[in-house]
Amino acid sequence: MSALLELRNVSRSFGGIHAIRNVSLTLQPGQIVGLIGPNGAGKSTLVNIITGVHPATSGTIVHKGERIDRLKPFQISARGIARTFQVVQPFPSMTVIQNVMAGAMFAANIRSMDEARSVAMEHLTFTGLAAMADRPAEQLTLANRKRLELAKSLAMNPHILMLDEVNAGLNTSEVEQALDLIRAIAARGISIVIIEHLLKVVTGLCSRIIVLHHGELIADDPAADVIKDPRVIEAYLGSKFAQRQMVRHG
Ligand SMILES: Nc1ncnc2c1ncn2[C@@H]1O[C@H](COP(=O)(O)OP(=O)(O)OP(=O)(O)O)[C@@H](O)[C@H]1O
Repeated sequence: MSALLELRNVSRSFGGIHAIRNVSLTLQPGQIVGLIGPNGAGKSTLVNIITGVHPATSGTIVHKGERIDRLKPFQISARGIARTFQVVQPFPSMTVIQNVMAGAMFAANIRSMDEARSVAMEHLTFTGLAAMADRPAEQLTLANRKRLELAKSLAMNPHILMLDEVNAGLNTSEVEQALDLIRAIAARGISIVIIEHLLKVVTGLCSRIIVLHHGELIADDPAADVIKDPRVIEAYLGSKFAQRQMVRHG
């Protein structure tokens, strides 16, 4: 199967900081991929590189056979690569539906406000926010603001969706509901890359996990293998813990 997205030897520096070092990976259609790593490992930077926010210092990114690593963020999202942000950013004084309409208007085939409203309502229904359509976005709870971020991204009609810590700050039942929604999005054929700190969440959701450490890709394997990988255990918990685990598990 040919890759939907391919990164080849991608690096990004900020002054003397090598935030991403020589990362190569591919994304296939319909996958849910976890992107994990300790604080400062480079996860958000990798998403920022793919979405054009901080272009790569070197390396290439190929999407559906075409290079996209010199495109602007709006050109990349117009190609169907959308993302949510770690800190949710609705337009607070606009209503919930107006926020989603803004995303829908961005998609090329919307011709009128009525059409944008109707598309936005579909996404609000799908994300469970239809009853709140006419409320100001600032009145939403954190869990619903995160749903609004998803509705806004979906309105842009993506086939790749990158989620940056969509579960942070949510309680256990809110996380469960958010995971059901993410699975429903993937079931629509949208490939998902999810940055997530909770390993339990990633292993329950993702078939494949990519691990970054100090900007380097140290694992890109099925979830079951990644959680037993001594390099991953060491990156998270330190080398002494990793040695103890290896002795225990042989
Ligand atoms: N705009 C920037 N300017 C300077 N340095 C940056 C910038 N963005 C990221 N960095 C640095 O790049 C490195 C990787 O940061 P990044 O935010 O990508 O890590 P992360 O894995 O997403 O971390 P966290 O889990 O804490 O969100 C860090 O050392 C960070 O300080």
